[in-house]
Amino acid sequence: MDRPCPIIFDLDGTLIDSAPDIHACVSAVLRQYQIAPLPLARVRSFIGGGVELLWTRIIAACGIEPVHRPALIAAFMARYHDATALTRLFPGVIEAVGRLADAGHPLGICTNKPMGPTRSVLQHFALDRLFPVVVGGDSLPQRKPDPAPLRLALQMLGVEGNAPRALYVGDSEFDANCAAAVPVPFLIYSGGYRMTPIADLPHHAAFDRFDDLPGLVDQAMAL
Ligand SMILES: O=C(O)COP(=O)(O)O
Ligand SMILES: [Mg+2]
Repeated sequence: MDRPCPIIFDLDGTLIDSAPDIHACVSAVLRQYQIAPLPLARVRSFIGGGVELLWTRIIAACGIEPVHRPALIAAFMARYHDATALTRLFPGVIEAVGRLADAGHPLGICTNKPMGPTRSVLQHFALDRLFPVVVGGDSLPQRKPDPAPLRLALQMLGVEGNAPRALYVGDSEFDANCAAAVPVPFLIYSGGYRMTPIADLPHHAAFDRFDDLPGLVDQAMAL
C-alpha cells in the first residue's frame, strides 16, 4: 500500500447483524401496548434511516395512533441503548477490519444508529479501539442519506476537500446515496438490510464476504 486511505463504515447491516436485537426491542414495546408483533423480516426492512424512521414505519404498519409516538420511542430507547445479546458480527468482520487497521488505514463509523446503542455495541465487540471516530444518528440534526454525517466523520479523520480521497463501506440505500452526495467511492456489502437491487444503487464495487474487502480497498485505491 502506498498511502493510507481513510475508510468509514456503516454499522447496522454492515459490520453487525443487529436486526434480531432491534426486533426484540420493538416486539417488547408493541407487547406493552397490546399490539401484535411484526415479523423479524418486516422490522429488518424498516432499518437504515435511524430510530425516528423505524418508528414512522412501525406506526404505519401497525396502524398505531401517532399520539403514542413519543412514548413508544422512549420505551424503545430504554431497551435499545444496551441491546447486544442477539447481535452478531457478520462473518470475517474482525479479521478484515483488523487487517485494514494494521495496514495503517484510519477507520471510522458513520451510522444512523443513535450514539448510545452505537457505543454499547462497539464496546461489546471490542471494536471501539479500532474506530477512533464515530458519528451516530443523533450526532447532527441531519442523518444519512444527507451527506453531513459522513462529511463530519471524514473531517474528524482529518480528510478535507470536495471529493476527498476516502472510502465508505455500507449496506443500504441510505449509505449509497449519502456516499454519492459527499461524494466518496462506496463499497456495498450484499449481506445487509438493503431492499433495492445493488445494480440500482450508486456504488463503486460490491462484496459478499468480508474476506474480500481488503483486496477491494487496494483496488479502489489504485484508481
Ligand atoms: O439504525 C439504523 O436504522 C441504521 O443504522 P446504520 O446507519 O448503521 O445502518
Ligand atoms: Mg446499515
